[in-house]
Amino acid sequence: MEIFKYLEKYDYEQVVFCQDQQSGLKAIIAIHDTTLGPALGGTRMWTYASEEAAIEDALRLAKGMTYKNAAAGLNLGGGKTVIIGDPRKDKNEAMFRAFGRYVQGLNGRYITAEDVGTTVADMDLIHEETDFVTGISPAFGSSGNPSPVTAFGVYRGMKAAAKEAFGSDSLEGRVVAVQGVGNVAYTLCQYLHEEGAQLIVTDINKEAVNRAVEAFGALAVDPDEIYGVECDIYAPCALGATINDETIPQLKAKVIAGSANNQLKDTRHGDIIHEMGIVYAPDYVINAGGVINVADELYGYNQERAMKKVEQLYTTIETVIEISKRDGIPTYVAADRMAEERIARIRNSRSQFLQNGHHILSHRISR
Ligand SMILES: NC(=O)c1ccc[n+]([C@@H]2O[C@H](COP(=O)([O-])OP(=O)(O)OC[C@H]3O[C@@H](n4cnc5c(N)ncnc54)[C@H](O)[C@@H]3O)[C@@H](O)[C@H]2O)c1
Ligand SMILES: CC(C)C[C@H](N)C(=O)O
Repeated sequence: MEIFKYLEKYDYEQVVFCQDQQSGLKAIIAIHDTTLGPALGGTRMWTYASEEAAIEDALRLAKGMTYKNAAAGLNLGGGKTVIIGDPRKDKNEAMFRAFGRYVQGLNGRYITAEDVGTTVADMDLIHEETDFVTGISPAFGSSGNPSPVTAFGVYRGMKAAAKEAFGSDSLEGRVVAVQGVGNVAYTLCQYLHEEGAQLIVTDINKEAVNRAVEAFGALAVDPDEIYGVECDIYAPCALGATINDETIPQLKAKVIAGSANNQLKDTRHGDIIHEMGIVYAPDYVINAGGVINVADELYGYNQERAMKKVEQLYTTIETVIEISKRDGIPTYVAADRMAEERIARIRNSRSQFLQNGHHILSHRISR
C-alpha cells in the first residue's frame, strides 16, 4: 500500500502508529478530518490477516466516522483506532494504559470509545491515562456502553426504511434476518421481538445464536445462509463489506438496515441495490446512535437528551430517502452529500480569523 497516495486520495489528516513491546500494543490511530471538531471514533481490537489489512480498516473506519458525525449533526470530526490482536486472548491492563498515553499525546485531536472487541472496562483503563475517552463507566458521569443506544437508533432507522418499502413503519409480522447477534444486535432483536417481528439469526459464535434463539424464538441459520433467506429486512450487524457481488444476487429482502460499519464492499454495490429497488438505510446514518450517545458526554451526559437525539434517526433516514428520490440517486450518495455539504459549509464559514484562546504572540518574550 502506498500510504501517502491513499491519504491524499481521501484527504486524511494524520495516521499514528503506536507500539509498546512490553504490553504487546500495536495500534493504528487514523484521523480523517477535524473540520467539525475533534475526531471521535471507537477503538476496534481484531485479529487482522496482515498489517496492511489493519491499516486499511483503520482508514476506512475513520473516514466513515467523519461522515457519520457530520450526518448526525455532531460538532465532531472522524477518527478511529484499530488494535491488532485477539480480544479474547491478547488484552492486558498495560496495553490499554499504553494506548491511553498515545491518545493523551494527541491532546484532544482524537477522542476514543468502544468498537468491536473493546468494552467499557477497556475504556476505564484508557481513562487512567487520558480524559479523551468516552463510554467509560457511568460511575464517572459517563454514558457507559454505547451498544444498546446504537441498537435503538438502528431500530428507529429500520422503521423509517420499512415505511418507505412497505407503506407502514410497523414491524409486526415482518421477517428480519439478523447477521451477527453481538452487543448491538442482541438489543436490536429485543426491540424487534417486542414489536412482533419474526427473527432469523446467524453468528459465527454459537453461544450468541443460542441466546437469541432462546430469548426471542429466533430461527437460526448458518452464517453463509443468511443472505438468501426469505425475509423482508436484512440487518447486517457483524463486520463490513457483506453487500457484495456474491451476496447481492442471493438477497430477497426489500430493506437493508443494520448496525455494521462499511456495509457496501464498494460504492458500486450501493448502485446495484438501488437499481434493484432495495431501500438501503446508509450504514453510518442508521448506526450513529452510539456516537450520538457518547458525544453527549462532552456537554455533561444527559441520557434523556441523548435518547431524544437518537430517536431522531428516524427523521434523518426519512430525509436521506427524500433526497435520494428527489435527485434520483442511491441513498448512500444522498447521505454522502448531506455530510459533505455540512463539512463544506463549516469549512467555508471558518474563513474569518477568530482568536481561539492560544495567544498567537504568546511565544514572544519581552527582553
Ligand atoms: N457497538 C456500537 O455501539 C456500534 C456503533 C456503531 C456501529 N457498530 C458496528 O456494528 C457492528 C456490530 O458491533 P457490536 O458492537 O455489536 O460488535 P460485537 O462484536 O458485539 O458483535 C458482532 C457479532 O458479529 C459476529 N460475527 C462476526 N463475523 C461474522 C460473520 N461472518 N457472520 C456472522 N456473524 C459474525 C460476532 O461473532 C459477534 O457476535 C460492527 O460492525 C460495529 O462496527 C457498533
Ligand atoms: C461509540 C462510538 C464512538 C463508535 C462506534 N463503534 C461507531 O462505529 O459508531
